[in-house]
This record gives sequence, C-alpha cells and structure tokens, in this order.
Amino acid sequence: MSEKALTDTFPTASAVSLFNVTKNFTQWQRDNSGKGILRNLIKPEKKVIAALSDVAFDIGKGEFVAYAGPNGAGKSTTMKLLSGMLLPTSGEISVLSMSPQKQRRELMSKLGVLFGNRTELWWDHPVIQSFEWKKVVWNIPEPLYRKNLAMMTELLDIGGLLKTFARELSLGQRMRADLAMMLLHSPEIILLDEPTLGLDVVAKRQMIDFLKKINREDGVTIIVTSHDMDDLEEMAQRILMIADGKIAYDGDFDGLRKITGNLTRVVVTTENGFRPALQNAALLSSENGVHEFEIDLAQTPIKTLMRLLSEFDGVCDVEIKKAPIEQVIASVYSSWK
Ligand SMILES: Nc1ncnc2c1ncn2[C@@H]1O[C@H](COP(=O)(O)OP(=O)(O)OP(=O)(O)O)[C@@H](O)[C@H]1O
Repeated sequence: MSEKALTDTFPTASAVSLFNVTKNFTQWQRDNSGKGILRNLIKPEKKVIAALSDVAFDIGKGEFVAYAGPNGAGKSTTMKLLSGMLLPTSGEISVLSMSPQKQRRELMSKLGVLFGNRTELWWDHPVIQSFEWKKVVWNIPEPLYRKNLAMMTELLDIGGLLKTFARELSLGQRMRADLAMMLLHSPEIILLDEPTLGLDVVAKRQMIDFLKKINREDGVTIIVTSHDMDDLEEMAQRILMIADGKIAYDGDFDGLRKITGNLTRVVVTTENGFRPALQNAALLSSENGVHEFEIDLAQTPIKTLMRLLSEFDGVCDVEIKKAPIEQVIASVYSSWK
C-alpha cells in the first residue's frame, strides 16, 4: 500500500491501526532420537503457527492501552510488528500514519520500544555513554537531549547510575536506565513489553508513576504488555486482550469484570463472633469477626445484598470491593481454555 493510501485508510488521530493482520511462523520440529534425526534429514517436519490471525484494532493518540493475554497469545509478536521488527504475513499496519515496515527509519524517530527482557545499553560502558551514542546516531538536537536527560535523571532517579557500567546495574536500575534512553528523543508513542518484569515494589512504583505522568502530561501514547494485571489496571484506561492470535476483548477493566458475572468481594464485620449466612455467596475467609464473601452481583444485586445484611443484628460494618482483576483474568483465561 502506498504512503498516501495508508493515510487515506487510517484516520490521522489514530496512533496505531491494524487491519486484518495475520502473522504466521514456521516452526521446524526436531526429534533427536536416532530414527528422528534420519527422518528429519529426509523429510523435515514443520508446524505453521498463526501467532496473529486477522487481527484488527485501532488506538487513538494519547491513549494508554494494556495489551494482555496468556503465554504464547501473540503479544510480543504484535509489538515487533508495530515497531517494524517483523513483517506481517498479510494485512496492513499503520503507526502514526506510517508503515512500520516501509517507513521504519522515519517512524523510529517518533517511536520508543522497550522489551523488558532486553537492553539497548552498551553492556561494557557507563550508562551515559549509551545515552551520548544515541544522541549522535539519532541526531537528537543538543538542547532537547539536555532537557530530556535532566528530566529523566530526576523523575527516574538515575543520577547515581550514569557513570556505572550497564553490566553492573541491578535489574530495576537497568530497566530505569533503558526507559530513560528510550525516551531521549521524545517519542510520541511508546511500546513496552513487560516493563515491570522482575521489579521490586519501589522500582515498579517509580516506573508506573512515571509512565502515567508522561501519558497524562505529555500526551504520549502508551501500549504496554504485562502478566501483572494489577499493574495494567493501575496504568491503563483500556485493555485489549488477545488469545490464540485473536482479539478476545477490547474495553475497560470493569467491562471485563462484568463478563465474568460481576464478581464482587463483600467484607462484613460482626460482633460477638456472629457469622452471617449469605445466600449465593462463597465465604472466602472468616477471622476475628471479619468475614469476606464473594458474590455475583449479576445474581444478587446490591439492593438485595443490603436488604439481606440489614436483617442481621450483629453486623457493624460492610465493605464492598471490586473483585481483584487477577482473579477476573484467571477466570477469563480458564473459560477460553
Ligand atoms: N520467531 C519465532 N519463530 C517461530 N515461532 C514464533 C516466533 N516468535 C513467536 N513464535 C510463536 O508465536 C506465538 C506467539 O508468540 P508471542 O511471543 O507473540 O507470545 P506472547 O503473547 O508474547 O507470549 P508470552 O506471554 O509467553 O511472552 C507462540 O506460539 C510462539 O511460539
């Protein structure tokens, strides 16, 4: 598709668009037994995997989108397609009205990519040297580089790491340095594949707060994958879920909860060791007069629940909480299986 046709097909307010994208991989099957080696030589066995089949979605500029799915669902493949590292088998992809495959160079000046399990830092050099290298190779104007470096140093707390060799950094320090380097050229869109992988609570907090800030204040479009659903819910407004290479859900987190029947946690505090028996509710824990139930609001609406609870004399407090998103996702994944 030509550049013009691409802009005609995808609206300019769109940051990312996928139109019927399929990506197949060929996996050669190997059997190392004696007979297997011979068989492989005569007739190699191959398996074709549809990592993405006919995927279509659109992400607007300024959105913060979580991209989730079980292992092998196709998340990293999508990220690689969006950054031009892979070619789709069929279909069209547009990122900022550009084709990642045909206009990769141009696109990279507006895109930032971070794979949590990989580093772009020079292993045997101080962190600052990788930053300086990027400034030169990417042609980042000196004032912009200085401004971004100062901002990143402060917000990501990397001042003390700049003169340290990348190989001597801890995982959390390395991730922060990688994130800073990725942002030195002020990308409009950033793709993050498992950015919180292996981070401790403090490092994770820093990373999440920072991402929320640049999305909110600078309008940076962010697409993030993670297996930590609590992290995703905290960061993103929208969740796109992929299963077996197909989009299985696109909406907000509360909508996802509704799919699983709107499960809700109710914590009832009672006096005198009294334990209320609630119909259609599963008792999750009961300790020192605090009883936690799980109920399905689709089955027992809030009004009914409150009426039932008001009938008990010993109830002194009631707290209603959303079901943890991890549990909702686990239930969605098992229903898919
Ligand atoms: N380079 C490759 N060659 C062959 N098959 C591949 C390749 N990369 C990915 N695949 C296959 O494509 C499918 C999707 O893989 P992908 O890495 O996109 O999944 P994912 O959702 O990121 O999974 P995870 O959560 O485990 O990281 C898998 O079945 C995987 O085996």
